[in-house]
Amino acid sequence: MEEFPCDVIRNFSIIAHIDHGKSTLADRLLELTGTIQKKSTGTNQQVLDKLKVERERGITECDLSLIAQWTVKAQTASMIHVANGKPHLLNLIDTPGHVDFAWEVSRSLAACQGALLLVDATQGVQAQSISVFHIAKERGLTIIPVLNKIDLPASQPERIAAQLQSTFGINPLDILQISAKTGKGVEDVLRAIIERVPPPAGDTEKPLKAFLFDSLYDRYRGVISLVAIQDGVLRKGDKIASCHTRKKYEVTEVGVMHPEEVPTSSLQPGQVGFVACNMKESSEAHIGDTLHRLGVPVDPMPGFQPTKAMVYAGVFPVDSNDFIKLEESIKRLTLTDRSVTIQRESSTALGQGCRLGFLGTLHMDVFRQRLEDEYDASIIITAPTVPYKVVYKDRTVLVSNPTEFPDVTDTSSKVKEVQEPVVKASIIVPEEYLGEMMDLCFSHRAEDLDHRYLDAGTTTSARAILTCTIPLSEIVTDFFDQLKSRSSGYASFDYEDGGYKTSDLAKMVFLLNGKPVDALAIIVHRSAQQNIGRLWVKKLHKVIPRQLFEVPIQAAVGKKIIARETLSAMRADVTAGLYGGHYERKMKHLENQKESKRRMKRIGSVDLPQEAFFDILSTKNK
Ligand SMILES: Nc1nc2c(ncn2[C@@H]2O[C@H](COP(=O)(O)OP(=O)(O)OP(=O)(O)O)[C@@H](O)[C@H]2O)c(=O)[nH]1
Repeated sequence: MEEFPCDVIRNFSIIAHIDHGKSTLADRLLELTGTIQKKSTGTNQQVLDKLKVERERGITECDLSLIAQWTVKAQTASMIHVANGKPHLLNLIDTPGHVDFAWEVSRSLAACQGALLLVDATQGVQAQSISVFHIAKERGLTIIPVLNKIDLPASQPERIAAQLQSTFGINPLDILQISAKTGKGVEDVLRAIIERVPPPAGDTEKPLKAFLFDSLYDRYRGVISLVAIQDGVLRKGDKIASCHTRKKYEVTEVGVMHPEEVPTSSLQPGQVGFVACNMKESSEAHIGDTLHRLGVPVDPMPGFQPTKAMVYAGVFPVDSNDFIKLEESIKRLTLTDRSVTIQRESSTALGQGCRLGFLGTLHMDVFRQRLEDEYDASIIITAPTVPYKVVYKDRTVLVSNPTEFPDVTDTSSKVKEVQEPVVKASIIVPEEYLGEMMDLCFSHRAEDLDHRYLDAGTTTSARAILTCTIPLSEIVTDFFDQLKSRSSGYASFDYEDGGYKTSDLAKMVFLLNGKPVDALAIIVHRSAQQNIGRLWVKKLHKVIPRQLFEVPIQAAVGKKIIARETLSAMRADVTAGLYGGHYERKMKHLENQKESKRRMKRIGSVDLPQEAFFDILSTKNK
């Protein structure tokens, strides 16, 4: 590794909207540099087929490819390529492709000096092309624009080049045109990386400073961290520590991804590689953390934030005896998924369970699917909630479980206001769907709606970009599904954190026979109380089995009942055994039945099987 000083190193990423060909181009680059053998089919598809994540929730092919990326080894790889008579070390650093992982995209880009902005020449700029472009720009990276799929007859390189110019201010002369599939133009990409991307800076003499930008989990060796060496040299046997957790480790192995792990004697400044150091759990490898030599502290890389869960849900076993098994399964899964947070939770209705925090709803769905698939776990997952801020006179409390949400309608609760997380969303659609998309946004409490056209001056099928601020809670339910179906699949969507906003929210509880069911509580905006209340009592009415007595099903906000349905009693035919004629005896039996039902109603609690929860919550989550 000593043969590769900074001036012959290039660290770069491929940034693209999902499906624009990132993996295909990465494969071509690896083949062209002799890092991997040319293969006839991509491996991605096999991974996708293996992970049968439900398609019904609008998880499209694109999202599936994210899942593949995210559950299999990251595609960070080092290649050696000879240019101008000198071997160069090119490090391709992988970035996740989905909005749920925007924070991680930003961290992986911090390990690069350049980025290939890959845009499909048949599709043009999409929502994620814009968001990743801005992240790369903010980080000061050199951007190499590349139009892909020019082999397709439907490709329109000139038009898309004009789009790149008008959207990003890119000079059309800088744009490369390639087909990652056939390999056409890919040599030019390698040349551009070497010529345009600046080499990293770094000093061998300075104390060790390694930037942790990704991690993998190996069943035998534990966590493998991917690092970019800023300064100093990292060797096997070194004693190191983390700036964030302050934990100490001894390096058992260093090396590069070529594309498999290849051990090396050291990692030098500017280089990118892996380090194994007996980290036991993925949660120890904080993306964005800085590693230093033990006893020689350095300034950590700026902008570090621990992972922030944005969607929470309770997970309970269908059979409450299975809790220990479920908890064990969850813990084993989180070994390979550093972004899930876990806390124990107990519910009167559902028993013991875990409250899990996810980066987004897709993340949640993938986790659930993996839990069900890999551990054969029959689980009930409660409706997703976002973290709300409840502001009291003297303190602010973050609430991520509706059962802990105070009754804001009660003036003695001393709640000053409630705030909810919002996101800045952008949607790109052909203009004929613009009205439909605006409607969708308005019905999800969007504000500051704005739009402009992407293809200024073109007459055929112009596309518009719609931007708005929207509460996160509105997009964690069915927003994505509706977006796809109401735009016939054409809309692309992305969002970024928009902070917190004061909002008129309250807790809605559902009462069965006058008793609240904790696991069903939800936080609802005032404008939606009536609709949601009515909808859910109807749904409950459908799934709850009839009891021996009449059961009122009510939705309430504070003391106010918003909606009600009545589940009529099951009527046992107590007169069945009587032969005709005996009118008084028949009446006596019926009177007895009435009386015992009256008593039962008074003392009786509703027998609600776990399956009913499963039914209601699995539809509620959609
Ligand atoms: N015709 C044609 N198809 C391409 C080209 N590049 C990629 N594709 C196809 O486009 C689809 C998406 O390609 P991927 O490389 O998986 O794109 P990606 O979604 O950005 O990659 P991930 O990072 O895995 O999500 C695949 O079916 C590829 O075969 C190209 O240059 N021409």
